[in-house]
Amino acid sequence: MTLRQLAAPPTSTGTGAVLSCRGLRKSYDGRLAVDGVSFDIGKGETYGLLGPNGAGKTTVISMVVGILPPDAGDIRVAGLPMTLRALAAKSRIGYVPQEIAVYPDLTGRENLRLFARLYGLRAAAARARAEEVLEVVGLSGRAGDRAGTYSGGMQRRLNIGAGLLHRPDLLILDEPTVGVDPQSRNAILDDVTALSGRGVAVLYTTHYMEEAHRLCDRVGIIDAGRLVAQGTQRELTALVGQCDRVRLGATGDLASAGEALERLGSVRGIAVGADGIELLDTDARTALPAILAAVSGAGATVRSVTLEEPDLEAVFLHLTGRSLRD
Ligand SMILES: Nc1ncnc2c1ncn2[C@@H]1O[C@H](COP(=O)(O)OP(=O)(O)OP(=O)(O)O)[C@@H](O)[C@H]1O
Repeated sequence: MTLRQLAAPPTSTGTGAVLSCRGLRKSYDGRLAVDGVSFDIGKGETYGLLGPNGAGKTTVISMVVGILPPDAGDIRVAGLPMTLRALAAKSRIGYVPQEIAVYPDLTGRENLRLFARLYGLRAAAARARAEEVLEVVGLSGRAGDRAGTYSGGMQRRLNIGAGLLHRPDLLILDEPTVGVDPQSRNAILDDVTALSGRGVAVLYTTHYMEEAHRLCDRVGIIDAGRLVAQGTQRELTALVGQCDRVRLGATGDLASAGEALERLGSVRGIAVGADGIELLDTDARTALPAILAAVSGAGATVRSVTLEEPDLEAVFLHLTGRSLRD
């Protein structure tokens, strides 16, 4: 499959998709933040929007959940058109924003009961549903404690629980692990996997390649407002083609070393970091002596060399010429 095929808008009409987005476009003060984004998510499918800070992920989500009107494009949730007043479409979505939104003075249980009542459940149903959701997000043991005493990760899980109370078809999580401890992060990723196993469609944004790798059936790579490619991870890594991925642990003048490497004919992408350089090369084994000579000739010292299989990070580097972590 070619890059053009992968990056082109999906050809299906979105029939049967839980979420269908076509040609989304949005500018802020004349600056284009989202530029022609199209994708579908099916039942039980986890779709990751992977891109660096400022790529446009939150803007896409704000349009999908109906709090920001697109300048152009069409959004359907379970076939229902999304607009600012589309209550039926919105009722199918569970949205977990980047900012934690729980009441710190209420217990976890009280928070969920309150949100369930706000979703329109009767008191008895709200109580029962709160207990089910506490179980799903693994907070039953702390349900009687004030949310303000929870760790950041537990508050985030409570927030995810609040998004599940009305049994949505589509769960949208905007960078849910930012600022979360590793244990809670793992628990959140497990929660998402379990929910998708129950048939919930998930839209997950992240700038962490490992999360997209672990969770997502399909990934859309977003950069500067454009979906530069989308597909399964296998389809995306195939875009890197026959390139080898080389990590050089190095010290010294890495910027000059990067410039020297760019001049080598076999190098296809390069990212200079604080403690080394990552590059894609059409034939690293043959080119390695030239690579090492270019780096040391530019005043840097190579401490380690690793050859690895291309991953989503390498795909981003290949498509944009930059590192996801820039
Ligand atoms: N309300 C706003 N007014 C003006 N510009 C905005 C606004 N919101 C976002 N932007 C700009 O639009 C672009 C996309 O931002 P967006 O928040 O959607 O990206 P993101 O991928 O979610 O990044 P982050 O992970 O940092 O939130 C950025 O250049 C950002 O500065």
